[in-house]
Amino acid sequence: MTVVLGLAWTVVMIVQLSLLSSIVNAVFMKRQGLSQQVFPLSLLLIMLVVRSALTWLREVSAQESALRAKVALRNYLFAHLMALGPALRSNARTGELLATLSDGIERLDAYISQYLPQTVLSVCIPLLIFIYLLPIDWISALLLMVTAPIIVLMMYMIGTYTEKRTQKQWRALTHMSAHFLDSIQGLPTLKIFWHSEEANKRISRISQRFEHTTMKVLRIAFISGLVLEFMTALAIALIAVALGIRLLNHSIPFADAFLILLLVPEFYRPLRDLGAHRHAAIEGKAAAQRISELLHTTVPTAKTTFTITEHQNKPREQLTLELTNISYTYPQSSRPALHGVTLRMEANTCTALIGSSGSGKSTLVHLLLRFMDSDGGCIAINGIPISELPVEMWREYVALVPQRPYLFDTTIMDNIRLGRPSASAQEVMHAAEQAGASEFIDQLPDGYNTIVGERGSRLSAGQIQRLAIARAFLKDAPLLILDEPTSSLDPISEVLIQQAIARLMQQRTVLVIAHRYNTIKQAKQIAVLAHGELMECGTPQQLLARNGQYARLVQGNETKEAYA
Ligand SMILES: Nc1ncnc2c1ncn2[C@@H]1O[C@H](COP(=O)(O)OP(=O)(O)OP(=O)(O)O)[C@@H](O)[C@H]1O
Repeated sequence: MTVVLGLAWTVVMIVQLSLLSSIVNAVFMKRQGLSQQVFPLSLLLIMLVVRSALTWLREVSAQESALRAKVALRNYLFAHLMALGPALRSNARTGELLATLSDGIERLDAYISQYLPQTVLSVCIPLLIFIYLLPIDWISALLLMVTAPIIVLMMYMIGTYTEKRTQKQWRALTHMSAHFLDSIQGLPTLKIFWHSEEANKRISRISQRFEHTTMKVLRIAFISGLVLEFMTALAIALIAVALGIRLLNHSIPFADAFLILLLVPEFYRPLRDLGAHRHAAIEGKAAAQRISELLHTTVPTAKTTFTITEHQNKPREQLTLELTNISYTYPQSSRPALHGVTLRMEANTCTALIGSSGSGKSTLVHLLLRFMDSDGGCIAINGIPISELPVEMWREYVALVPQRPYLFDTTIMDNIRLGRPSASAQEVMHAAEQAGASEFIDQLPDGYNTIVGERGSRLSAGQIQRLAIARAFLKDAPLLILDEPTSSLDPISEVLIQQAIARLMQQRTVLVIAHRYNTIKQAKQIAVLAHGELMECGTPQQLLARNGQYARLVQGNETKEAYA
């Protein structure tokens, strides 16, 4: 649309300049009175109005299409990041992603709304003018065609040089954003360890690097603008001199020469505009490259062959979970995080998963949540491999209470409702009651409408935990995955949470990453992971009698502290 409007604008401009040259010729050369030029003058006026309207329409259309493209891209990119889940964390910093999602997509604006249509117009408009001029004066047309490629070649060379520097500038900007976010999030740690001064110095170093690369890019942009202006001025002067000589020799009529002089700057204008947009466009391209990299990161799951009719016995209430020979290696890793894990969890029983740090507990949970698919083996519920169920459908059957629940900066009501977005206020309140959270919520001045702050900063760790349990109550899923908090809570919170969890566990198949001895010994079975392998599995009594790793963990002094 922008290109079509641009071409229409060019046709109107050619008509307008032809009218102008014929009026000037009639009035000044043929000495005709203005009264004889009423019709061409009115036409000229109409063309002026039409040209202004087309300019306005072109701008609006370019902005609108850029806006639509940006909204679509932002939604698409966000959906892709959601699908990538934890797989993304290993190769991207949050601040960098934030810069790409906000600033990066904004930078695409100039690229989409200005540069892309301008590249088409900078070929079509000069070509139109050339075709129009050729029958009028082939010498000027030829001169235009010789000078234009030289200007294009210069632009290309400068552009290639600038592009590398702009890529560097974009990387410096995203690095700076990532560092700012990291420092702001770690502000209390920096303060406590008296490292805020060192952090200031680092930020200032990174800012200076960004300033340095930006100045370099701006310098090149300024010089390239200057060279382009000079080259086009030179080309126009060359054609003007050639016209002047021929006018003196009377080898070209004044009207034609005047029209050519008016049209020549218009011939070069699209190229100059292209040069002017090029700097912004290169910035947009640098951002586009990172966006494209993100979009090309393969989503590590979502292979689904399921259709509802295929599995009429799809899981409902009772879930028996069976892991057979599960293995998983992270893309950037050479060592498997899980290897040959086989585990059966009977319906409505609790399995405690234990193991030292790095043994593969979270990886197992991520596989169960289908943030990624296992490299080998099978996870099945009631005999159906979960890889055959649509991901979203499978997640309907799972509730998660993580070790550090994430609360969004919105009301308590909305945060709990995340468990089931369609739930009524009464259902949310009932879930909060079951989670032992209603008492503290009722004491807050705004009750369920209290805004919790970023990550729940206005609530205590115990209160956050209870809201996460309320979410799980509201979801009421048959499979519950629970990662016990390791940080110690005050005794009252501890008791309340233990009671709420005990209620939540009833009538569900539960997998708990357990850190407390109390939880472990109450589980129906215990699975011990070490270095990604399932070392032993059985009831607490069986494992104690076996006198293996679990028995050593319980009896050993270190572990008594850990599980106290
Ligand atoms: N995104 C990742 N990319 C590469 N390797 C990873 C990634 N996440 C985890 N790992 C590796 O996989 C192994 C298992 O990690 P996992 O997080 O599952 O252990 P964990 O038992 O949950 O540890 P913790 O109790 O400390 O949370 C570790 O060696 C870890 O370094």
